Amino acid sequence: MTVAPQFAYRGNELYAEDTPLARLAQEFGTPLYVYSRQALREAWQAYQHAAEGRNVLICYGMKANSNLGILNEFKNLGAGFDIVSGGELARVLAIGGDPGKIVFSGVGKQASEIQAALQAGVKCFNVESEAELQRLSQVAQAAGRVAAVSLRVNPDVDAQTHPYISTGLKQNKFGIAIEIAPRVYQQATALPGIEVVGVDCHIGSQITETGPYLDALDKLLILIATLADQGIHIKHLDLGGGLGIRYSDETPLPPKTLLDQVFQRLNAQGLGHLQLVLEPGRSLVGNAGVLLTRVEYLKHGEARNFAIVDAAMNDLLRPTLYDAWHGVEPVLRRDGDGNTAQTYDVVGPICESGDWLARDRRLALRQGDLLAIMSAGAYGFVMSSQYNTRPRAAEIMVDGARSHVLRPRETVASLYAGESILPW
Ligand SMILES: Cc1ncc(COP(=O)(O)O)c(C=O)c1O
Ligand SMILES: N[C@@H](CCCC[NH3+])C(=O)O
Repeated sequence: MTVAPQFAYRGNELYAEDTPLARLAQEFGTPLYVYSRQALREAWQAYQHAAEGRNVLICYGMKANSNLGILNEFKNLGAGFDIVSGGELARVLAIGGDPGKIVFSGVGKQASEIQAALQAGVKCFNVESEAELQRLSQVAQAAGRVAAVSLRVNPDVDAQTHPYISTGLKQNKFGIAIEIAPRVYQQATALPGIEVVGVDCHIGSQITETGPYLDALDKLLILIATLADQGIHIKHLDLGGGLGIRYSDETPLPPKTLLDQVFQRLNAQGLGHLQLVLEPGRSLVGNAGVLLTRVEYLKHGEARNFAIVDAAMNDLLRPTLYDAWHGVEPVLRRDGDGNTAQTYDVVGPICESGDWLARDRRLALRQGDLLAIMSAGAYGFVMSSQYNTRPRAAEIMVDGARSHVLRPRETVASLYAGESILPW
């Protein structure tokens, strides 16, 4: 059993939907990112089901996977987008996404990025500091435009997740401390070129409990009431992204469970009219992708056994960056061929001891075998690099028995194209 139904064994062979992964590896080479269109749709449907009959806008947190082919699927399903850079804005515009459904988050928005977003007509800027608010006002005024604004409030709640991906604590760089938010909102209403439209927070990622969300919501509801007393009436509440997925044995929180509880609280406060914005990333794409890799060498030692594969930390950074656990499945199971399982560290060819993808896995392996690194659809390719002059992997989308190259493998020559040597 794998964690995603679209990546399942038929006999001893692992498929993506109706497509054998071994065939894709043969056709496109490895390392290779493979996404399932059906898995994207099912993840989306869980949000749609939760939103039914409610005023909810789902803005895909596209930092999780920003390939145009993925964005286009979500656009067609009706998604808006949560962006964090001018680059991400350009991607959404490139696929004809509706700027009126874009929220712009991020602590370090540059003036040029703000200008581009104003020009495009984004729905809202999620402002993360007083200094940013000042800059936004200046840039909007100069452009003769009005910037719709939510303050991203830091509610100081513990998201009970990995410290590196927790964002809603006082010590994190994100957002404006909730204690000073009423004053900053007052300031915002007085600034030219600014229109206050919402309240925003995002407390962290890979969250599997409702508790942290509801703790944050309770604090935001007090803030919204305080703002109303000040004569500031917002139109939308953005609770960010953060819903977790199953990597191994986690029990993910269904979007409906969360939204039922959120709307119960909103209705109880007479705030059922507010639009709810969500910015899910990982939960829409994480289990819709795998990273295919081939075993180059097996190295059996006294202390450890290593399966040296052709994917590396430059392709999938999460294990070494967060100590993250990803499932590793053989693409062809070798049941009963006499090759017994041993415990391996699955490592890449990069010159770093931190270059590992999985540790202590029982696998029956031979040189040349294919492995699928599971749950790699989110924060996989997007966090990849070209370290050691390794071309970045190709990305493929599977739709039933069909497959399409969303991004070809980079060539070595393209990695140094544009570099130059001193002419003297
Ligand atoms: C502001 C903001 N919104 C949305 C997301 C998406 O989060 P996730 O992938 O956990 O759903 C992130 C990343 O954590 C974020 O920083
Ligand atoms: N990149 C992280 C999550 C950070 C989310 C971005 N705010 C991960 O791979 O889990």
